[in-house]
Amino acid sequence: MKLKFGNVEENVVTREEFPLEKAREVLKDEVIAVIGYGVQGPGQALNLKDNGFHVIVGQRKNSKTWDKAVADGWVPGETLFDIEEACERGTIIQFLLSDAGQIALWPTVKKHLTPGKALYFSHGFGVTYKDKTGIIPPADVDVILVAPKGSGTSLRRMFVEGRGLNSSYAIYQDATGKAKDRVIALGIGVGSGYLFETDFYREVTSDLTGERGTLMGAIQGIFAAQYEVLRENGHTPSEAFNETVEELTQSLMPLVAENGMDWMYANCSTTAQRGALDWWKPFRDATKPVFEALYESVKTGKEAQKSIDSNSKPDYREKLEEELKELRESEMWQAGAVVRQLRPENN
Ligand SMILES: NC(=O)C1=CN([C@@H]2O[C@H](COP(=O)(O)OP(=O)(O)OC[C@H]3O[C@@H](n4cnc5c(N)ncnc54)[C@H](O)[C@@H]3O)[C@@H](O)[C@H]2O)C=CC1
Ligand SMILES: CC(=O)[C@](C)(O)C(=O)O
Ligand SMILES: [Mg+2]
Ligand SMILES: [Mg+2]
Repeated sequence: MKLKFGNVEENVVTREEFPLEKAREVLKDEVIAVIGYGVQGPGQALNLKDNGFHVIVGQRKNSKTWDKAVADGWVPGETLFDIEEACERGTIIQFLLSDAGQIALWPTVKKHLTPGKALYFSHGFGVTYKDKTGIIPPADVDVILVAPKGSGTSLRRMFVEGRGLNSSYAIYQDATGKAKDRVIALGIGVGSGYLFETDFYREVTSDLTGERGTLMGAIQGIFAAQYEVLRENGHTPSEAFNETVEELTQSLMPLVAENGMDWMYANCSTTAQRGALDWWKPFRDATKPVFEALYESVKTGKEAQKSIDSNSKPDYREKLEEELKELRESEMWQAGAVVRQLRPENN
């Protein structure tokens, strides 16, 4: 249906207009092969299975993620196969290896993309940057995308709670005339709250920006900046962490999620409201040049290349873990670990 967001009309799909029963009917003859069992793989595969779809998982044998799949109830030789066999059996191949991992496995997947099958992504990365990834799908298959706007871990947790994460959807190629029905049915099947329309280019450029920006990169940056200023001015780690992170995640962000920023402000003191209304524009003005540089780096493909170069190295996980360890061991997040333990629900 069409909905107005501000003054812009967009196409969205809700569970009311495309109920689960309809999704099951659309996909009743499909075998959905989820390739990759990292973060999105488990969330999407388990939600699809619980929603009654015919799902199999393809993963490297003798790997931690193969063991994780077995622990989650996937049965070797029945619903769990090596990547090649899962691709052969699947009529819809959900390519949920890491974006760098997709490059190495593309020749294997491509071999089994026979006419009429569907190739499904949760990120527009592989196809948009095909000159870097080599991922050029054959013309006689559907190429579709459902990108959950959140972690696969949250996708699963919210599904189990009866909620849903929103997802974007896109059609890159409709070889069968069924691509729209397939992509919407899969979007509902993996547990999306509602689906909004995009295309592969807009999905990947917005997603690469968001994860480097307010969702992950920029938020760590402003947390660190404020924490350091408070500590340099004599505030204790506990006070600095509470004033920078804990109050935001525990009290204020839930209010924003519930009813918007103005409502969160209105539920704070008038002293805080005055201050926040005076200061948000200077922060916007100071950071907008950084966001413009970020988007330029995304748009020119530099961010994609950096990701491919680093995450294709054999020791990419160890390198990422080293940097995550540095974050975890910083004073701010060490203070956070203690504060979390002090939460009433953890005592
Ligand atoms: N992490 C998330 O929650 C989200 C991920 N996405 C997209 O979903 C897709 C999957 O993402 P994640 O689950 O985070 O992937 P991931 O980084 O967890 O990797 C998934 C699996 O790929 C395997 N893998 C990596 N390199 C490989 C290689 N060279 N050969 C064989 N297997 C390899 C890993 O062992 C892992 O089991 C990506 O396109 C990602 O951009 C989209 C939305 C959110
Ligand atoms: C969780 C999500 O949406 C991200 C940040 O885009 C990702 O994990 O790639
Ligand atoms: Mg994302
Ligand atoms: Mg992403």
